[in-house]
Amino acid sequence: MEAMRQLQAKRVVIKVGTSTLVYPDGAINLRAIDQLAFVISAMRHHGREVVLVSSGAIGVGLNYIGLKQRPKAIPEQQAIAAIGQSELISIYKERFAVYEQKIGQLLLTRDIFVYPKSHQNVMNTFEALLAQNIVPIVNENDTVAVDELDHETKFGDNDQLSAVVATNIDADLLIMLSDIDGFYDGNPNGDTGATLLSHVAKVNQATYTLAGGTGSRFGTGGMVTKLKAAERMIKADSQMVLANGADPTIIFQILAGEPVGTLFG
Ligand SMILES: Nc1ncnc2c1ncn2[C@@H]1O[C@H](COP(=O)(O)OP(=O)(O)O)[C@@H](O)[C@H]1O
Ligand SMILES: N[C@@H](CCC(=O)OP(=O)(O)O)C(=O)O
Repeated sequence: MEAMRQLQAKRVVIKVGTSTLVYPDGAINLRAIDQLAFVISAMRHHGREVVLVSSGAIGVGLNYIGLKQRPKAIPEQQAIAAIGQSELISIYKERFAVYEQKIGQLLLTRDIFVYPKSHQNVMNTFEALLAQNIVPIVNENDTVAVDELDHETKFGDNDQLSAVVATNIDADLLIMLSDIDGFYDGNPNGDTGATLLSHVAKVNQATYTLAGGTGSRFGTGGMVTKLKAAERMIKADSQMVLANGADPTIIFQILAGEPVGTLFG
């Protein structure tokens, strides 16, 4: 049996991918959202500070307007994100309210981490929300994010956004929930012999060669962006656990130090 893990987890960032929030047929996974609200509210009551980075604007938006596929054109994608984000946050608000937990919404672009005053204001907002026991829920501001000339505002994926947020607010731990049990030594979506790695101490070029692309129709990052997030966390002397979000109460097991998923760092 594998040893229990020793994790620092006073300040925790949780990232949930579209695959955790939206079923493969496009329907919204309300059970997962409800469990997230339950787990995060319980964590708050145990004195932990929690930030949720949630994807799902596009996935929820597609469901809301009855589309099965993400359109190719950027303006349409941005319109769907606008529709989906407001729906997503109202679902979160309703589910967190069941546990008497208040939330706040932060829609971020990459440039706020470049401009010192913007950066300071965002950090102040995080600190003020956490001090008032409010759970910040973060997503990329998809409707304004672009990459043009010297105006680059796009993260493009929430895996890296979650690690940037986590390192900027000095979080001890990033918990990344996806549709897979952890990091394998090959893409399990095709390589049936791939085995789960319980601990990855360092992320280097050899680690990247084991990573493949996204598994779901709605997700964007795939494993490469998760490894980039892990690399960023390790460089900041923090840790990341990648685990399956099919049942978000797995977060309790992670916090208890049980060897589930993959620990990076
Ligand atoms: N080495 C690997 N280990 C685990 N999963 C991998 C690996 N390489 C590629 N993948 C794929 O990455 C997917 C998770 O990324 P993604 O679809 O972007 O999820 P999310 O929506 O949670 O961000 C998995 O379902 C799997 O198909
Ligand atoms: N900002 C986008 C999420 C992009 C993204 O990184 O998605 P995912 O790979 O599911 O975490 C949205 O809310 O749809």
